[in-house]
Amino acid sequence: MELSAGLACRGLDFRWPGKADTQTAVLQSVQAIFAPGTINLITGETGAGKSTLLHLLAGLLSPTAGTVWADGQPVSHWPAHHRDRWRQKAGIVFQHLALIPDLSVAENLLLPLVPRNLAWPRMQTAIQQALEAAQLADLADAPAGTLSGGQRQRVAIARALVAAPRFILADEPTAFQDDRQTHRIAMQLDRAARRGAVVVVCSHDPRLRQSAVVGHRFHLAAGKLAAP
Ligand SMILES: Nc1ncnc2c1ncn2[C@@H]1O[C@H](COP(=O)(O)OP(=O)(O)OP(=O)(O)O)[C@@H](O)[C@H]1O
Repeated sequence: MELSAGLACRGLDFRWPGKADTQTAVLQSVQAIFAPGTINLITGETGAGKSTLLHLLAGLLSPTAGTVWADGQPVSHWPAHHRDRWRQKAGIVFQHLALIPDLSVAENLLLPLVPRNLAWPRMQTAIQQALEAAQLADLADAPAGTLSGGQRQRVAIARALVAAPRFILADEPTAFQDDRQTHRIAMQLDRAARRGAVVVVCSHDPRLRQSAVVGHRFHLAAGKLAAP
């Protein structure tokens, strides 16, 4: 299970602090392997624990028991500051988007590039390409907080992809999108997987469930992750 490449979890339990009994365990003995070059879709009813699992995979929460492995490293056992550094390899689309509303769209996209120490022209090229892929080039200078919900969600996706991260973790990335934009986002994720990224998406969206780009499907129910 300790994959030398990709993301994996073994025996993952999670319960929120203060909710000690097993009845309230959000995740129980979750086992999964998410290999490089694949799109992995996790479905589950509202409240099933999809966002919690994504936060555990991102190292933003610590499991009550079990381990998250990333490229063979037990990242969930690392201290928080090591996990923070590791997370620079991840592009995360949060359900609540977490954009900085007063910064422009382009400035939001600049943020994940800064730690990479790239030359300024390379950063500008990466931002321009991400804006075009998200059909946001006309809005580059607009404050992110002034955009529509669907536009802001596409900024969050562009920000997650702009630095070509090794791991892409996306929570309901198409919730506010029409069919055409949903298809474009599926294609963006597919391109990322084809360059070798590990992609994990949590979603209720039937359009993604039916998408041919999804390689592996999982369903989360009663704390257990299984093939649907
Ligand atoms: N900060 C928190 N403190 C305590 N309990 C929480 C917290 N966040 C979520 N929960 C609980 O954890 C459980 C799983 O929530 P989670 O958000 O992971 O589900 P989800 O499958 O992503 O739901 P949705 O599809 O509605 O986004 C729920 O019972 C929720 O009430």
